[in-house]
Amino acid sequence: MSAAAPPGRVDGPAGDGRPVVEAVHITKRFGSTVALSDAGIVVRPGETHALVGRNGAGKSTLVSILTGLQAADDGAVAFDGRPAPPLGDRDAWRQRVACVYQKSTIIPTLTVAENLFLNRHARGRDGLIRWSALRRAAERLLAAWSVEVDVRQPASTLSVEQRQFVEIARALSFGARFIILDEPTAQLDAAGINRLFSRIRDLREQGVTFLFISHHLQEIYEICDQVTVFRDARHIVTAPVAELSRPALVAAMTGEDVTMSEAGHQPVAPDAPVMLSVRDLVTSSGAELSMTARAGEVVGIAGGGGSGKVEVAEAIVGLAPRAGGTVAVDGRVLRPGSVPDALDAGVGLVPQDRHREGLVPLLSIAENVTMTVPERIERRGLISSARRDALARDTIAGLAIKASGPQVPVAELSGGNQQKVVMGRALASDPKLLVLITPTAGVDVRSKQTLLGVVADVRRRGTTVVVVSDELDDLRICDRVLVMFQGRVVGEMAHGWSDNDLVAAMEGVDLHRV
Ligand SMILES: Nc1ncnc2c1ncn2[C@@H]1O[C@H](COP(=O)(O)OP(=O)(O)OP(=O)(O)O)[C@@H](O)[C@H]1O
Repeated sequence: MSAAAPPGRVDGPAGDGRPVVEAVHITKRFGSTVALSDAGIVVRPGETHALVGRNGAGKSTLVSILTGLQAADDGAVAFDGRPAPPLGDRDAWRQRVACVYQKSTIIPTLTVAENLFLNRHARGRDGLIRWSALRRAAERLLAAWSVEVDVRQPASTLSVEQRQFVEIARALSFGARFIILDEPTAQLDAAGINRLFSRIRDLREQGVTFLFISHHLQEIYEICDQVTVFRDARHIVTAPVAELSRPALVAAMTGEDVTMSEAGHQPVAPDAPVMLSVRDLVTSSGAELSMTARAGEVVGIAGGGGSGKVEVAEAIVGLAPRAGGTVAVDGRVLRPGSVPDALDAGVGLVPQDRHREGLVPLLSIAENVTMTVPERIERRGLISSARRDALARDTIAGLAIKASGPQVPVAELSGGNQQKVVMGRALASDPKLLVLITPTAGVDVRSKQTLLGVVADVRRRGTTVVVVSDELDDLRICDRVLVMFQGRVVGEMAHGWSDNDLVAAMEGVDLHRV
């Protein structure tokens, strides 16, 4: 293990293969923010190497430098012992490295085949694109990497899992044998994660090297052999996964010991008034839900991919249309498909996709946090920027958002810190009902505690909270959890459930019936 090893002398496993990539003494500043400070990483051939760190530690910045999207202010990157190509030579970069991001880089309106051969279409002597040759080449490429996808289908119809496999195959077709996976499991269910991991293992056998970024530490123990930890822009440690215990890994990430505690769970008062009432709700995809929740109650809606949990939640808050049913908050019936009506009725919302429904990236933290509460920042009919900044400063402090101040554009924040801004905005209206859809996706272990701590605070003030997730830590804080499977609620579990029982129920298995 190399605690705080100086970059350039980061220990790797014994072996004489030149590093697939070696980044040394990397420093990168954005204005006054130091995103990377004399940091580095060495990844050796055939490894699956984890890169972990808290939100804002510098992981994405390193990825952008390793993939040639940004230049470091200082330091050097080498592939296979040779200096990295000039930034403008995109083809040369593509032959060395690719990153599969959480957000797709595939063009949805083009077919899979067109995406695979974008700008390198086979053309005949007449200069026209040879569509059948293109399709055959795409089929050969996917078959070579065992990706079972119809190349004629529009990319928009791919599942997240298929899209990732197609992007990996595309990277390999450029010749890259080093692939960065940036939170690849964030949108996959348990079965999808298993398939991805077995694909990673297969490709590793075939000589592909991976850099794997994830906030799910158990995944790192399952699939990675080396781990590098960044904290506050610096390289902290690189070690074989087997030699770093989970507490030691968390300590390296946070600089302190963190344990998820759920001590002091206070059950909701049985006579508390009903705050949310959902009757015979049917979503456009046919998922169904009836439920009530009391003031101060925290109710989980759990389920794997395809369970309908996100659809029902989106239908409750108006993000998605309903095919039937009624939703009432504190006795007020909500207009179907209307988010503004839900907000007006006292709903605070953390949507699943912060990129699409959550934030306006070019606006500041202050503007985003106060967007839905103009009345709280008005003074004599005018927006008071002092009030706005004060509210945003409270949010930054309360949620420990890593930013230099309320004026920082949200686009400049790391992913986990953007998620905290979304939470801050949901809380700004002092909601009666808080609906959190996969609230800790992409959030580090310490920030998770902060976000889930918020739930404990607001419930004490009488806010009803609905937590929609398949993350056990998110669900542990709930008074009860409704488990959905294939569009129906198949069970309800009281606080204190066992992990095995909940996971089995989410997979549609009733352990007690076997
Ligand atoms: N374009 C930018 N302009 C200004 N600051 C930036 C920019 N990109 C990143 N930063 C800052 O650099 C620091 C490192 O951010 P980075 O996105 O690399 O973190 P991360 O480890 O990937 O975090 P997360 O796990 O939340 O995605 C953060 O403080 C972030 O606010």
